[in-house]
Amino acid sequence: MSELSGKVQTVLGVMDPRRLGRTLTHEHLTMSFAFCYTPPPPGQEACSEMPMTMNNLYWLKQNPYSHRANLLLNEEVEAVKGELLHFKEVGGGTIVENTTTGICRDVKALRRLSEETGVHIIAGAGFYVAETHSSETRSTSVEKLTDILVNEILHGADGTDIKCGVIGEIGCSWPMTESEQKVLQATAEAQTQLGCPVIIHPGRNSDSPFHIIRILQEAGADISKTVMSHLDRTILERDKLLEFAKLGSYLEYDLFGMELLNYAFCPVVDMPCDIERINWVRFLTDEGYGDNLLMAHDIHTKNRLTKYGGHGFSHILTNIVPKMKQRGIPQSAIDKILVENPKRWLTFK
Ligand SMILES: CCC(=O)NCCS(=O)(=O)O
Repeated sequence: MSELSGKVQTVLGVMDPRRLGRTLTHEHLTMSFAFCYTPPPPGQEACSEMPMTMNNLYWLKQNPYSHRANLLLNEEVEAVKGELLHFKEVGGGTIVENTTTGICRDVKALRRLSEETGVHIIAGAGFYVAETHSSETRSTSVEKLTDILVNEILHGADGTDIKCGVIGEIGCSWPMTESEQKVLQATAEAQTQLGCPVIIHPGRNSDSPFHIIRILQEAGADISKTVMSHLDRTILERDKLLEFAKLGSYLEYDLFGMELLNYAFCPVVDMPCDIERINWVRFLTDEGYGDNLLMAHDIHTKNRLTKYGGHGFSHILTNIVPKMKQRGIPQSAIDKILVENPKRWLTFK
């Protein structure tokens, strides 16, 4: 049992889990997604450099990864601060900040944001997808990777004394790389030592979440303290989703607010709209998985901030929750998703 047992760990220190309140379990407050730049559709090349003005907002919404400046959320810390103050005003309590090594984690900015807004922020330990792994990370042993993860939780991340409170989002591609597999094995080992929460970014294939859970299980992980993110773009068949749900992880619908005609990273996938996400949440609730569900926006580009005409960090509380109620999802089920399940997940064993 670790010294953190029964507690949660925010960027300001150890805390009683009852103070978390309504929690978004998968967000980014400052990060860079520059490595994911995707050229615009043919004939629209000039759009990738255009200013982010009113006339261009719809194009940005449809092509978020084809505009270089849009990928630099780390340039908007002041705008994010305003959003967090609003999130608190509308009843928000905590944000789990999933930025890991490889996409410009900035734990000092997270601590400042928490101090200045009163929103509890929990930082993520570990590594994003292999494309962002350094050559050093790729050649590091599972044992050494485990030490890095444990150190980020017990002592602090990126040379600071600011400690992470979850492992993840741990990035996995499809097919998975050797380096990603080692990070997953290290995640399982660190989780065994610390009893900490884990959150995973699966590859863009419906077999990826199953493959990840198998690797984690074989390495001794506690699947009941593990979140599978981005199910909205990953498993789009009911039977397969139920098969996955049986494995016992948390099931996260975390792309609320993202409505796209063309999903550039995986064009065969039709990205669901928010109403469809609500229907998936309702389906899983009706099937008995209400204790496993989590919801978030996974904001990772500028255009999703209200400063750029986006939905912002308060979208779920302000717009989605009322719609869920209108569609017959009871308040008790919503409280589980936004309060009880995050609290159980984030509390160290
Ligand atoms: C770093 C943010 C992130 O990974 N978001 C997920 C995007 S997607 O894979 O669902 O397109």
